[in-house]
Amino acid sequence: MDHFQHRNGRLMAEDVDIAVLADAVGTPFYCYSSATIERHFTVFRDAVAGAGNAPPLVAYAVKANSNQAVIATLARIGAGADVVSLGEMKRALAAGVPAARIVFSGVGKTAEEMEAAIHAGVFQINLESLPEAEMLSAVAARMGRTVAVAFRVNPDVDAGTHAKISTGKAENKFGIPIDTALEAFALASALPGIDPVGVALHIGSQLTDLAPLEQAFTRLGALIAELRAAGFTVSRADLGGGLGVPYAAHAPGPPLPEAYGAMVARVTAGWDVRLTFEPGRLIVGNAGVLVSRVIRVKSGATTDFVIIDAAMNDLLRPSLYDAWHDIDAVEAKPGRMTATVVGPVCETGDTFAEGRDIPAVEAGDLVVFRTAGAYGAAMASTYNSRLLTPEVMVKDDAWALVRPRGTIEDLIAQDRVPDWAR
Ligand SMILES: Cc1ncc(COP(=O)(O)O)c(C=O)c1O
Repeated sequence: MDHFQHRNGRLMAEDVDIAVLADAVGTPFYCYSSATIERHFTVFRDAVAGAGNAPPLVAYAVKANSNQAVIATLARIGAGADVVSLGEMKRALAAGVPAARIVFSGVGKTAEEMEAAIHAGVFQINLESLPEAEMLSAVAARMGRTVAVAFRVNPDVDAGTHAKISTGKAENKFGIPIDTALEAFALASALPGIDPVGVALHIGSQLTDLAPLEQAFTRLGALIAELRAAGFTVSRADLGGGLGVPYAAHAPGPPLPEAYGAMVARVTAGWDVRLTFEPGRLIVGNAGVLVSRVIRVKSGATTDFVIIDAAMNDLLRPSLYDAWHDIDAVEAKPGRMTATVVGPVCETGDTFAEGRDIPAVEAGDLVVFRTAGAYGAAMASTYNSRLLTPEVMVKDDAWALVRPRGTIEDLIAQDRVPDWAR
């Protein structure tokens, strides 16, 4: 359930008319609903509340949507943050997430990032290799500090999602092979500055089936037992994120958070650990739409093209993963058409939908891509010297421009031209 619904033929974001926003802000732009963000966080937190030996840490994966207003909305209602770079950590702290609720993940943390995370006092750093454990130990010892760490294990489970966002197969770069975890704990326990307190995993994103998750969690449970039998203390387990969201209204959606929570409670019963979760897409996916205006409709030799003012630089998912986003008209009119919906960028890959049945539109009409709140603005670029997509957030009948459109002059001024290039 989201808060972008037609009322009297006009698409509303909560109580704000999207056509009015488009006139005020210009297109394209992202529009987020704070009510949807809060609802999804609350639903997820409630769904997993009973699992583990203490209230779980729900650490929002900032990568999904790193706008300060989004993070602050979540921080205000108790969310933690899962961050994968110094930039994301600074964003989370600036938005009001306490360091004690921040998990620092990522396969390529630098010494600078480690030092900053330790300095901030994060809840946990998730390690993904033995060399990384050694580097963190050296950094922490030099600072005279000890930091809690979890080893992210690679359980070699096929998450059944798109290959580019599948992270739990043995051949993927993520985590340590699960059968080397005992060795990793032994090494980490002997090193100064790091305190191995737990295990972690994350097998992929946009998962539409609970079975691979259950299989991975079951392997993690066996590992916890094995580690304890070898004399190690395991007090935490981080189950990652990955639960999918519905992208197409006409197709059955992925399992709901309630089903996920019930599975987690069943599989983790008896683990006697505090759990962490790192949901990203689930929290913000359906909380955002990308609003765009039709520039013109053009008849090609084999298909009609609807050329809109949003492009692959604004929403990369269709180009990168052949991802589906439902397309809707902002002002409902009668009639439908079959069209290929494209942006102005000079690549054939700048295609949002091929031969899609969409509401009939003409030049000047507004369209939205639904379920664009996650990995939309966060993956935007200035390719073709297009400006970064502005972002708007609504709350009831109020709205705010939470990231203004820059200017091309600012973009030009960021570059430096040495004398010898003139
Ligand atoms: C380590 C880690 N945690 C959490 C997430 C968030 O995933 P999702 O947005 O699928 O919930 C990701 C991205 O897939 C990730 O790499």
